[in-house]
Amino acid sequence: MIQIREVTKRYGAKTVVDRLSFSAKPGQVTGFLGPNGAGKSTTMRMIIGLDAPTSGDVLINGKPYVSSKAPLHELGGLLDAKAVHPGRTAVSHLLALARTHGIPRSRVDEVLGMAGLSAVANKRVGAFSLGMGQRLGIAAALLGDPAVVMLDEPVNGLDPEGVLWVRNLLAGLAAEGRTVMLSSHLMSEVSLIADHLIIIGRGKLLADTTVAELVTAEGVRVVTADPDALRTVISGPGVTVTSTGAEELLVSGTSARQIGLAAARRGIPLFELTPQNASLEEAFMDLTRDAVEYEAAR
Ligand SMILES: Nc1ncnc2c1ncn2[C@@H]1O[C@H](COP(=O)(O)OP(=O)(O)OP(=O)(O)O)[C@@H](O)[C@H]1O
Repeated sequence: MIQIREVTKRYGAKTVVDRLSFSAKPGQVTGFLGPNGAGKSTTMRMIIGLDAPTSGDVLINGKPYVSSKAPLHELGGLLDAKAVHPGRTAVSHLLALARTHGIPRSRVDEVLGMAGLSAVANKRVGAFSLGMGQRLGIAAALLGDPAVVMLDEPVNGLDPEGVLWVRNLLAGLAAEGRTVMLSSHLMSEVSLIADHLIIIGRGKLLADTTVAELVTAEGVRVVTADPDALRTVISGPGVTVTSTGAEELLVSGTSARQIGLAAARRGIPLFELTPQNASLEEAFMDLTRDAVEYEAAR
């Protein structure tokens, strides 16, 4: 479990994280989203104890991470896959980490295998591609068999097979009852992996939600032979009907089922009856519109 309580982080006069509160729970994949510069990496650095909050508390399994005696077993994190000495081999990098916790060599081989890196275990990390570096970072995060796994942009640089691997890996870790949190600025990617979504903008919480809740119904598109007659039979309190074409209506405030039943009772032919949902990308952009710091000129 990761608990963030009223956390604020200031760098000089700039407030980068602003009274942020949320939890990432065991057994779930939590997606941590926000536009560039929203404060995701800063929050993740505070979770892993690389930065201290200006105020507020960050708890991992009920305790501050820095107080943990065996941190690799509490929380496995990937913040920057390039933060590895380029002259080391993959296996020597993992062995060095393993030795700090008395983790056996067999576990190093196991995580190299899980990450698909067994064949390049003795290659120098400096010669690794971006995707291989990401895989090594994820292998390092899993080394201590941690209860909490937190990954910053884990699919960055991975090929389609790698993206699928991360997706299945994270789903499997959550199914084992672990807390899994990953950040991204790509809604489409996170929606395929995460059950729970935390969305921030300019350091503030914008939404603590699920994918299903975020895609709110926008109305029902109806194509009919007699739009005027249909408009009369479905109108009522709270129902809005907009004409969007010669035979087309956009109806909100009632369901596709009610519209279909009303049309059938009056014998009005319908050619189409389609609930309209905002796409996830649209919902994300609507939420974060006022919080985008770095935006192209329009
Ligand atoms: N050490 C620091 N000193 C001063 N400002 C900082 C520092 N670290 C981060 N910032 C500022 O904090 C803001 C949030 O940065 P952060 O890297 O946390 O955002 P992010 O959501 O991870 O963005 P991205 O998706 O681009 O990685 C940015 O405006 C950044 O310039």
